[in-house]
Amino acid sequence: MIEVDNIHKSFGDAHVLKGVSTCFDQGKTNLIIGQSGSGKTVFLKCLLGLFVPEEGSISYSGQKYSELSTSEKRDLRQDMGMVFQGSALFDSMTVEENVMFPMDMFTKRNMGEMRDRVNEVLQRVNLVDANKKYPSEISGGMQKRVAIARAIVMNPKYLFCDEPNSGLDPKTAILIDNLIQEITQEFNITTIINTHDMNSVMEIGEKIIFLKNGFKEWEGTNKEIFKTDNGAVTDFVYSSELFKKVRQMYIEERN
Ligand SMILES: Nc1ncnc2c1ncn2[C@@H]1O[C@H](COP(=O)(O)OP(=O)(O)OP(=O)(O)O)[C@@H](O)[C@H]1O
Repeated sequence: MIEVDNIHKSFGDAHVLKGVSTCFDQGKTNLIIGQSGSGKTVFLKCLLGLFVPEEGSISYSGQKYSELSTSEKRDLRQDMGMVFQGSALFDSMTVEENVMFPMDMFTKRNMGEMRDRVNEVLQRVNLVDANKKYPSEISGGMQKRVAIARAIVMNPKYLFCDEPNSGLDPKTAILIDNLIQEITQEFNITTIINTHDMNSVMEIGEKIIFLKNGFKEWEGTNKEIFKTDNGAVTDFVYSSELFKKVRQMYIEERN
């Protein structure tokens, strides 16, 4: 669980996060949405410990980040997996070497143990027979699977995903969303996803935080987002005619 209490983050005169408080539960897919420039990436970087808020606190499983020692912060970092936008795989490394990288960096496991673990996670993300391939030899969807395998290879407690299905076709995007949700539930991870994808919001938004101009404008589930009459949320989420109709049908079905 990650608890965020009234965090503020500024860059010079630009006050980007303006007192955001929320809570991200374990075993749930938590989504951060909002318009471009609303502060989603800055928020994610605060959660990753890459930016330190000037005010407020972030607690991981009950422990405030600001009260952790240097070695506790290092341990916490190893409990965090990250799926970057565009996968961010190392082009000169094979799939196996990419997934092995965090273990090679942070553990003293021998090659046999690392290979076993790599095979385990590659199987979990349904990627077989790709160990010796290079990123350029596999599809974008497969690259995402490799990025997810690499993010979970160290058994993280927290999984952060920045636009995990950007650049994927709609069908592959849904498969990747579902995979992230399954892994989250199976390994009881606290997962936080930064997304622009409204399909993801509807499909896997067990908790959704809507940021607007650095404030948390709304939070709720994918069921609640259909019913909300918060104008800022409906303007943003239901900006397309298609989504407006879907919402209308959902409301009528339930009346
Ligand atoms: N390192 C930084 N230094 C100065 N300003 C920054 C920095 N990082 C972000 N900002 C500013 O913070 C604001 C919010 O940016 P952020 O990247 O969090 O938006 P976002 O919601 O993720 O947008 P997008 O959806 O386009 O990625 C922007 O005005 C941006 O210019």
